[in-house]
Amino acid sequence: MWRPTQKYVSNQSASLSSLLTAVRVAAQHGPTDVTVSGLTLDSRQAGPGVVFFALRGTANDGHQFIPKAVDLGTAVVICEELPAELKPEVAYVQVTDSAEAMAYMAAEFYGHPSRKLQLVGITGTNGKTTCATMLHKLFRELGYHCGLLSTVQNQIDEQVIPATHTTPDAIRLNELLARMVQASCTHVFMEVSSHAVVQHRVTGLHFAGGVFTNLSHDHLDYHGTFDAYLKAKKGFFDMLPKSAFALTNADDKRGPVMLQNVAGRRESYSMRGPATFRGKLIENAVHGLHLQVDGREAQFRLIGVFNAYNLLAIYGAAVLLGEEPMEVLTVLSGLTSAPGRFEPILAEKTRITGIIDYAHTPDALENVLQTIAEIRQPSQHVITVVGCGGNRDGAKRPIMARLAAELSNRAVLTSDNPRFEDPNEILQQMQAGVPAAELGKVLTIPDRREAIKTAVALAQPGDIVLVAGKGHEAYQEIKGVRADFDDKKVLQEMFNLLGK
Ligand SMILES: CC(=O)N[C@H]1[C@@H](OP(=O)(O)OP(=O)(O)OC[C@H]2O[C@@H](n3ccc(=O)[nH]c3=O)[C@H](O)[C@@H]2O)O[C@H](CO)[C@@H](O)[C@@H]1O[C@H](C)C(=O)N[C@@H](C)C(=O)N[C@H](CCC(=O)O)C(=O)O
Ligand SMILES: Nc1ncnc2c1ncn2[C@@H]1O[C@H](COP(=O)(O)OP(=O)(O)OP(=O)(O)O)[C@@H](O)[C@H]1O
Ligand SMILES: N[C@H](CCC[C@H](N)C(=O)O)C(=O)O
Ligand SMILES: [Mg+2]
Repeated sequence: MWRPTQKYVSNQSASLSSLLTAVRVAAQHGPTDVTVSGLTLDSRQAGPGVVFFALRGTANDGHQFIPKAVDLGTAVVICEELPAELKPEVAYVQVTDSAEAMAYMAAEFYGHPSRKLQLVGITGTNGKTTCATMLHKLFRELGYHCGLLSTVQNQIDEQVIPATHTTPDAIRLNELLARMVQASCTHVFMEVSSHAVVQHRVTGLHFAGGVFTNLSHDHLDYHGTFDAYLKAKKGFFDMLPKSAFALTNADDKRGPVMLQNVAGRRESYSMRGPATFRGKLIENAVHGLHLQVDGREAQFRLIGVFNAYNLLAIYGAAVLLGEEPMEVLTVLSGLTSAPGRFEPILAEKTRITGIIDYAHTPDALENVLQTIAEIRQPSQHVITVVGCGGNRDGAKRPIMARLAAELSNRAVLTSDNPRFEDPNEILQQMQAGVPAAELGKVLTIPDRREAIKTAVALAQPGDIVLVAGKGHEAYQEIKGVRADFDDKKVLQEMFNLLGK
């Protein structure tokens, strides 16, 4: 029996015809006078009053589940291809793209919450969570009610709502935005992943601004080519309205491309040349960054030149939203980063520094290791623990292993969410990237707990142990099952166990 879940059912209802106003309908069969009380993309959540969207996915074609949804009493089916058997009591609406139709209908169903908010989207390979989370913290400190949609978690002010994706699907997304409107939020900061753009998760939303961080190698398993990946990111900037700001990183090779032919106001940030918002590095030290931002000097708690870019993007977005620059800098200088992003843990007895970081792309790993190289003392050795995700872009694997070996004194290659792949095969692909001259530095230990233990055992007093790739994640996903696993807790446990 179908039971309403808080997930997809709102307490409001709407007529099917009103929901279809923004949708190009190719054909429609069955009743037209239908009252809709919920939306779903999963046949298992279909039921009376609910619209079922048949989406073509990567593993399944949602069209095959139409009979299942109808059996559960679904009122409306939105599909690209009509099923052979049409039930007279069900409304079937044929569209060219079910995902696109779902986005427009979800926005309509929830009353276009994005139009009632200052919604800012952040896209790019790395730095989205950092920027979105810190913008949320900044605007809270500035006294606003605001929302956050991020990889780590969603938030309405301080209330935490668990996140399953970096960018939720269009139904969940509009539902969350509607809840934010209800909670009197004025601003919402969200990550816009490339998957989200391609899958129309953000279609139909009204943005007050868009921010681009950077583009480097990731997700080529999904997008196929780097060009397609770039196009996905650019697709977000292309949907920004004239009233929105389009803020890009002028120092990234793809930064200027993002602004080509956009309707939004073109703005940029740079550490190197002319831009709307200019930064200059004064010092990158173990206690934080010292920067000059638009001619004003400020000290920040974040570490690493890559974070100087994140800080400039955050500062720029806040100023473009109308905040006073001096106040923004004052508050920003006191803020910490998102959980699991360059998060230090100190072993008390031996002064070994543990660093938990979410670097899961070659660019991120290189940046983090270079940052460590810049701030460490010559006597401090660096031991890196890293793995690569299963059922994700395999081309990253040899590159990340090479970087770990070349930029550390020792590297321990291990597992990071093998998912449905064989962990040993992932590790072999990683090992293949390690240059012969570096092989002596590298150990391979599939069990992540053992890998962290070994790294801690190898560390001498004062050394640095970087545990990369999982950051805030509190699980290890193996064959569809997520077992508890938290790098931060395991590292602390090993410091204690080994008397460090
Ligand atoms: C590759 C990808 O994006 N996959 C997403 C996609 O799943 P899929 O294409 O595999 O779906 P499918 O299993 O083929 O099913 C097709 C359709 O049939 C439906 N179905 C399926 C079974 C059933 O019994 N009944 C039914 O109706 C499904 O709900 C779906 O609508 O659609 C699903 C429903 O929205 C998503 O949950 C799923 O995210 C998966 C879990 C995922 O891991 N996505 C990752 C790669 C992702 O999206 N990552 C980005 C961030 C990346 C970054 O941060 O850089 C993100 O935004 O999170
Ligand atoms: N601006 C940046 N440039 C390069 N690397 C960065 C930048 N900001 C963060 N990183 C690195 O990338 C890692 C992930 O950062 P963050 O979580 O902010 O990115 P994200 O874009 O949200 O990632 P995801 O795609 O998983 O959502 C960090 O732990 C750090 O190693
Ligand atoms: N948003 C990224 C996170 C990767 C994190 C890493 N720990 C992994 O599992 O590969 C993804 O879904 O590809
Ligand atoms: Mg993220």
